[in-house]
Amino acid sequence: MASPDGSWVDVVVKIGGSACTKKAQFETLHMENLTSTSRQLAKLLEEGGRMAIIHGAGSFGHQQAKEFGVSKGTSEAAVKSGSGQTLLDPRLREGFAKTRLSVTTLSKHVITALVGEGIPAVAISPCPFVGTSQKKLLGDELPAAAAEGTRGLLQCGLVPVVHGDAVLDAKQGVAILSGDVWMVQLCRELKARSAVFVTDVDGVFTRPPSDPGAELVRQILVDPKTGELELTGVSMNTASHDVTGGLKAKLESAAEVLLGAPSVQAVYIVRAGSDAAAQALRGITPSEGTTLIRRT
Ligand SMILES: Nc1ncnc2c1ncn2[C@@H]1O[C@H](COP(=O)(O)OP(=O)(O)OP(=O)(O)O)[C@@H](O)[C@H]1O
Ligand SMILES: C=C(C)CCOP(=O)(O)O
Repeated sequence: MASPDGSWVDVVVKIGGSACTKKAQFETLHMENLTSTSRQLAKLLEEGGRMAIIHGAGSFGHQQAKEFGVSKGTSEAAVKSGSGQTLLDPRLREGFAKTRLSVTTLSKHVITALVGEGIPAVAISPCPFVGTSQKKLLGDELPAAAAEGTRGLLQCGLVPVVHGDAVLDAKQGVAILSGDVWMVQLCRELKARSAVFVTDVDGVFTRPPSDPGAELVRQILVDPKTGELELTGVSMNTASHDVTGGLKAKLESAAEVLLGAPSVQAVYIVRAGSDAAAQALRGITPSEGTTLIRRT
């Protein structure tokens, strides 16, 4: 049930693909991170914390999407051909099916870990009910049924768990919808108080964390009018098989959360299973980690 201020959850958490999988090893789970995160979430639930969960794809789905061009889709002309029908070419159909098989396989593993720790986790698959146009959500928001369905689960005391997915796209036939986009939507629809991105590193660093001399950035200010991020002195890289833009796209989503979801006080980026993650999940500024807030 929503609280008197209309809030459905305290926190929306994205378990990043970098946390729940070993990103460099094809379709390999990171069991330690998955278990420690599931335990932290179970404890939070026991304390009465209300949450919605999202997970990324990591080494599940990104490779297939890249190999078969699922993120790029097909040309507009091809979408319109075939007497108004969107007939994808056989290779794109194969790629779409393989990408979905991979992300839904990961979803099953994530749900298994959460349920194993006592969380009544229920998977929500965006495809085929949530579509895009040129990779952007149609109308820039979730279809009413998706938002209502998510609230319906929460109303029953269940914990919704959405995953990044391959979806149908009005302009390019097919596309990839990142879990990061759901972060923005769920924070707004559920009037969350905080948003937490759980990754395999402590937060945002001044340069890729494996580079010598990389330093943790404790706070990033976001312009509340434009969403512009204060990122002077920060450089980042993205894995070659990542089809959803890596850390840069995540930071843009975090800024959109602060722009589009006024209920959210702060967005946190923390390491899976850390004390910092436990703090961030409770809306406490983590001792280690990156906090994004609106510039006043
Ligand atoms: N300057 C930086 N600071 C922090 N991380 C960085 C930086 N540059 C690159 N990275 C990499 O970004 C990764 C986190 O971004 P990524 O998009 O992989 O997150 P994710 O949400 O966990 O993944 P997915 O999109 O699969 O869900 C880290 O694993 C890290 O290696
Ligand atoms: C099918 C895919 C690759 C989904 C990607 O979702 P993300 O890892 O949250 O960006």
